[in-house]
Amino acid sequence: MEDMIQMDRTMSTQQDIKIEAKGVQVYYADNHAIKDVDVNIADKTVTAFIGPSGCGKSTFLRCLNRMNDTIDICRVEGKILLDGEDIYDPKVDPVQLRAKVGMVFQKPNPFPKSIYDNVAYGPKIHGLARNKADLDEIVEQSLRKAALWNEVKDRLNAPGTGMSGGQQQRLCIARAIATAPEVLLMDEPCSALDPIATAQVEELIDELRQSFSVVIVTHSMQQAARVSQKTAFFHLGNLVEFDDTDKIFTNPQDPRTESYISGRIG
Ligand SMILES: Nc1ncnc2c1ncn2[C@@H]1O[C@H](COP(=O)(O)OP(=O)(O)OP(=O)(O)O)[C@@H](O)[C@H]1O
Repeated sequence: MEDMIQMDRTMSTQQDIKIEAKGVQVYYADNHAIKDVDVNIADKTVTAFIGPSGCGKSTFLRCLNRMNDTIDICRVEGKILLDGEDIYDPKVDPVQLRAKVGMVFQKPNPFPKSIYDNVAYGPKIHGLARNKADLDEIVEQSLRKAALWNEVKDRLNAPGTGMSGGQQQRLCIARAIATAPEVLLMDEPCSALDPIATAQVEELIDELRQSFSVVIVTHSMQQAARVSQKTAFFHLGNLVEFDDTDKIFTNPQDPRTESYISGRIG
């Protein structure tokens, strides 16, 4: 009986893992930026990456959808599996991968196109809509999920760049959602936003985790505590501690984590 319970636990844990990283090393030329990182990112969960400036949070995040491929001097070693498949396998097309593992950046970066076209672009290039009605539906649903539909439904042809910073960031989230991703990576998505827009995006992150696995890099420990269920603390390229967010903030096991969360380093 005990064995069956144990097996059941193991199976459900395995099913919940969306991304498995094993022995990941990242170098920028001679700079060893990520040192032998192992981590499992759960599905339908918000995972926060925290740590002092330069510790490698963004670098590791960018490994998860091969954004580092775009940096010439960057070399990634080790294994990163998405649903058990190696995303660095030569057979994997990074453009297809980035539709599955979407990304939202620090500074809102809408295309210089209409609100509609910003969201429709991804589904069009990935052939996700059979006709205009399909595309309209994807655009509407993505804007709804990004909590932006009511604000923009009467001006879908207006330029995306003409909106407030918070609206532009939600538009970028809608654009990322539109390709039906399974994982959403967010690199300090609120750092250019005011407190009201930040609260809206944080609320949205909580809703998005019903559908996706969300990984967020944040400088704000309060934000990590508010939005995430799991937290990874990085320091000098090492993943020092990874645990339930509550535990990291109330009872960290490593003295470096303790120093960081109490404001002594960073
Ligand atoms: N494009 C790049 N080219 C060369 N080195 C880089 C590049 N991006 C990051 N690095 C280096 O990699 C290390 C980790 O940087 P990274 O930006 O990942 O840290 P971070 O924890 O996200 O920092 P921050 O909180 O300041 O954004 C640093 O030493 C940094 O200088």
